[in-house]
Amino acid sequence: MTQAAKKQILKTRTQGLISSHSRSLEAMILTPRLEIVTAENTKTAKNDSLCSLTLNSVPLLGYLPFLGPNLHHDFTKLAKTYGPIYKLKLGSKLCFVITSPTLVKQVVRDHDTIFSNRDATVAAQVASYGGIDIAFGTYGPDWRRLRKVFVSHMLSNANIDACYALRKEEVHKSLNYIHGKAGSAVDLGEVAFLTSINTLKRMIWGGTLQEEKGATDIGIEFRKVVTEIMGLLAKPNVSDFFPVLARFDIQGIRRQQQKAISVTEKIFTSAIEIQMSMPPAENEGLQQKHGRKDLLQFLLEHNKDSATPLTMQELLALLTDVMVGGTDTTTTTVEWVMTELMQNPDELRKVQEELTEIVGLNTLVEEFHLPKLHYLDAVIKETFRLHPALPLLVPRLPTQSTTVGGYNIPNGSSVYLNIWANQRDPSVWDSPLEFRPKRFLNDQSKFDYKGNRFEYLPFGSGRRICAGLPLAERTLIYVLASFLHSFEWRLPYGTNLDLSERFGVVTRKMTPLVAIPTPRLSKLELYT
Ligand code: HEM
Repeated sequence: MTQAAKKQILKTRTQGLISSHSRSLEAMILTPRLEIVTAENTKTAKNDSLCSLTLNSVPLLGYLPFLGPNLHHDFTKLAKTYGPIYKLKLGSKLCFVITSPTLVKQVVRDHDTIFSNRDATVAAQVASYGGIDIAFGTYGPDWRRLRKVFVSHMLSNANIDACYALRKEEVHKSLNYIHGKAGSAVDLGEVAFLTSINTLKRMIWGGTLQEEKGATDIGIEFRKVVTEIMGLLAKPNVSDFFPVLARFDIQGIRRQQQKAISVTEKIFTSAIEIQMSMPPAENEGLQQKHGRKDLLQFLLEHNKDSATPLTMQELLALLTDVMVGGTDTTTTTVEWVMTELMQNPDELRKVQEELTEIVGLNTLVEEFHLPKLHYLDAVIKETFRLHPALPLLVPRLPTQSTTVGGYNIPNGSSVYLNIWANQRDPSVWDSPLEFRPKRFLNDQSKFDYKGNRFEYLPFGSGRRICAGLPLAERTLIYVLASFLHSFEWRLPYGTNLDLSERFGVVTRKMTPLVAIPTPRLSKLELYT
């Protein structure tokens, strides 16, 4: 790549760090008419002096008016001035932002139990059926039970292995679809979403709600509603910043979220009802035919045998977590990997050379090839470093006042862990804004996704680490390897790659990645 092209990439990335919103934010910090909030009762545990990390803010609104749409950019910029831990008021809510890997470790490892609660917004409360799911549930026996049931079945190696045939079928369908579009523009996020939702759908109720039973393909409808649910989860809501106003639902976010959730609920309820009304013999026949149980079959059988069966609401909340939480994250990451590769043609060439060598051009990628794809693995890790799907993870809520980095974090405040900043920190990473997969190649075991390296946490860490990690890891590399092995990709004539982000619960690309595929394999029948 030329020096000029490299410079352009760096410039685009740096623009992400210094947005126009950050500039107005800077101006606001310096504006003298702002009221300065004096440090309240926050004292350093070490020397008992008042800490100096409360930011200037506007009465009542706190720091709210100064934050731009990309919260992680603003938080990173503030950390440069106020240090690795600072607090700010957003409305009436006290928030702490933690940026250094050492302090992140204190939260997710040293005080993991205390910080194992979530701060569920109004939109999250609705999406999680009142906080009874895995993602927003209060840490305790009910949450543990739900997470255990889910992880022990859905994410056991045996089940993930048994579901390979499903993943394969869905990936092949996507390759066939892309092949049909050869030479014309394809929205890669959309294809990745459909692959991911169809695979998940079949893992959950594939054996019971088949197409021949009259169910229509829910993929497209689902993407629309997932986008809506995620959008509402990310939308700043007066009700969250001023809980006393929550009952008025001034922006209508609660109402809109209820409407969106009613769409997914209808789909889930129908699947549950079909499964519950199925005669036992038919049910068993399906299990034998597929050589495994669907998640729904498993959950309903679990309910029959368990002293503490899951309620209908818990079932719905769990399905929402999986179908909503599992799809947008995977899709966004596929889009970012493809974007980075198209931006860095040398890296794309290396990935494709590896695929040609390991898989060959006379056959399709199989899961047994995946552990040998070291370069692609490094590319995915590097993409996660620069573009973690959840740059601030999911905010935590301490159950008791606790000291972190010498500062007291009071019970009930929101705690943001800025992993986006840590993963771009120049004191940790060499040339952090450059896309350099090689940094992950030398010692592959050094950086995994298990949350033990606190400078690199794309799936979080501790008790609340991503519950879908093993499945996400397998799906992601399989989908990417297949897309990159089967096709050459280029941008439509006259278009430029856009690397800007749109912050949300899942931070997506600002503009969808659209690219033109050309078949790469030797035989046409491989695509059919
Ligand atoms: C590229 C794919 C994915 C990424 C990057 C990702 C990332 C994350 C992150 C960062 C968290 C928060 C962790 C923390 O706070 O420490 C999380 C939580 C969660 N994820 Fe994922 N995720 C992905 C895919 C999935 C999939 C496929 C599923 C389900 C099948 C899933 C289900 C969940 C659930 C249920 C939680 C909440 C866990 C809890 O609070 O205990 N995720 N994910």
